[in-house]
Amino acid sequence: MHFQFTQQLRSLLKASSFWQDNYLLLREFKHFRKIVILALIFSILAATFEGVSIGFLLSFLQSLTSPNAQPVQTGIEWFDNLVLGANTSAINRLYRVSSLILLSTWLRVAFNYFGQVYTELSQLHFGDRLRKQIFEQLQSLSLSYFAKTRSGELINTITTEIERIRQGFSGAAFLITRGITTLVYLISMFLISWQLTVISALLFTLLGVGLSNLNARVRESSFGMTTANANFTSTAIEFINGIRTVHSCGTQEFERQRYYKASDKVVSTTTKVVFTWTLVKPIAEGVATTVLVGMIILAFTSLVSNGTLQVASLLTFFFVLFRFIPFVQDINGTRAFLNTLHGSADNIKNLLKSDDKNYFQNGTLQFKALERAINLVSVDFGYDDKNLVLHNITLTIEKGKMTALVGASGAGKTTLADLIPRFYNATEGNVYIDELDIRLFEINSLRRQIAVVSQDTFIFNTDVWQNIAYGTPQATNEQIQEAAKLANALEFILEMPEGFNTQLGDRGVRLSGGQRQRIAIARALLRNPEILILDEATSALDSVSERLIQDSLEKLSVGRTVIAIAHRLSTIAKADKVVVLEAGRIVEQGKYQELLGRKGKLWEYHQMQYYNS
Ligand SMILES: Nc1ncnc2c1ncn2[C@@H]1O[C@H](COP(=O)(O)OP(=O)(O)OP(=O)(O)O)[C@@H](O)[C@H]1O
Repeated sequence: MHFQFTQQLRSLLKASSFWQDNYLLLREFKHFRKIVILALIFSILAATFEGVSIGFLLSFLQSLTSPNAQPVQTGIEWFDNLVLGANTSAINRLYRVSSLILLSTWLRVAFNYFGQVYTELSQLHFGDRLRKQIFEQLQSLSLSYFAKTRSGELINTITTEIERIRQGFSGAAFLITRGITTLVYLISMFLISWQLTVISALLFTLLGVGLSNLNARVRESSFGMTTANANFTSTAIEFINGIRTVHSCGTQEFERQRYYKASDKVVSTTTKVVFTWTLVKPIAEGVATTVLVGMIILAFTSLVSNGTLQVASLLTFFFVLFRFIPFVQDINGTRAFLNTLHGSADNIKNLLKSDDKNYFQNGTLQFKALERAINLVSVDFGYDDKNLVLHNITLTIEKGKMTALVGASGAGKTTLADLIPRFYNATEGNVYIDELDIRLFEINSLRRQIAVVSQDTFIFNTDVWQNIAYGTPQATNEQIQEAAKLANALEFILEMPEGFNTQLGDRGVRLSGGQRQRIAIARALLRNPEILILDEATSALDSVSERLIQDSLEKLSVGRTVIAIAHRLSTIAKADKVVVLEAGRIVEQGKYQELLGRKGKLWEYHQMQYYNS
């Protein structure tokens, strides 16, 4: 029976459009439903005791105003006799009812406290779950998503928008508890005077309907506010990340205008929202007070004067109504606030929804070791549907050999290399590892055997130990030191104030380009990968750094399958195969000397680099 009811409730809930629209957010509740249930139970108890103390209040006022009148009774005989002392003296009843009011008030306060605590906890867990859900989403998306999305917008979603939705949860919980208390008040008022209650309820419902239009406007304007926030965060992050470029290009004024404009837009869109949503509460207050005054006059002129209502009942009724009015205002104000959150909710839902995104499809085959070769067969690739960056690439990368990729900037060398750790999938054609489609492999087992030493190696804001051991957490300090030594990094690490314990700052700002690259080489050495992708730095290093890096790269390459992207031809003269790319197509491949002999593209590059002609 209970099971059936829950099932029905569940299917009813699932069919509702609110559930469907907000499923991506609401599904998170299942992870902390016990806390939500406790919050609800305590809030209901607090509301109930609010009603109970009001019931006693009527008895209390009557004992004060008309001690000789028939005492207020519940109709439950044992309760009226034992608890309210119906047959005892007026003063005795007053003591009893005072004690009961105090007891129910303290209980209400205690339940209120726990209700609030559990509501806060629910809110906290809701934010936590959403943050983690977004992390899972970001990690499972294909890298192409990040090529299209501004990082500032994502950061805005994870921080600002989640925070707003978290507050929204509080608002919703507040709405529920206020709703329950309102119901208890309505029942109490109904018991005192149903006529006055019906009139009040009608008037307040009319008020709610009247405010709906305003709430719809709040909702509409919230979308603009969310877009402005996302744009501002992106602008701020780009400015901070690009601060060196801003200074060196002297574009402070340009950046100031961009930043100010984004910030002004936040102000103007939020102002629009503020003007509408703050209007709701004062309107509600004004109307409610008018209702109250009207009711008092009505009650005195009709109900009390003709004896339908006692003065004590009227006083209690208005006491309840007085407490009730701020609740109605709160409910309307919170409804308006919740409407300001539609933009934020949409923003999070858009990030979490799956039907418009490409996900990384993992394989199951464990990659153990490369036996023969990696083959690219008729591979086309484009970052978007319109423009292909690689055209019809057919290439064999043999085990244990060095394959060098050469070509002008933008020819597609890095893009081609990125297909090997499967950062991207080929748009057409296939990549095979020992004749098996690369998509069959469990990606981490494959990537564990590949190290990429690139131009933009990321240095984390931790110490040198952790930066070198990134991806190899089991490495011992001796192994890390040995890797640093082989990478020619030991000397400069030991010269830093705290040696291996030095914190490297955001994105490794405390390191020079050459030093950063040697940390990356040490990291790769420690991972001891079978396949190595070297993306040579385009920025010129001084000759000492260059020699040190070249030396450490040579040590790193011994006995591995190497794919080297080279700008300086001197670094690839020893390659087993040189592949020349032009505008995404292979125009030549073969041994270095062989290609020179053909006097083709490589020969042209060779002439340009060595003879500058
Ligand atoms: N994430 C990306 N999104 C869209 N287009 C990209 C992306 N990365 C590179 N491209 C484009 O793909 C083309 C090839 O770029 P790629 O970085 O592979 O060239 P490259 O030969 O390695 O150049 P360089 O020698 O300058 O590093 C370029 O036209 C570039 O604009």
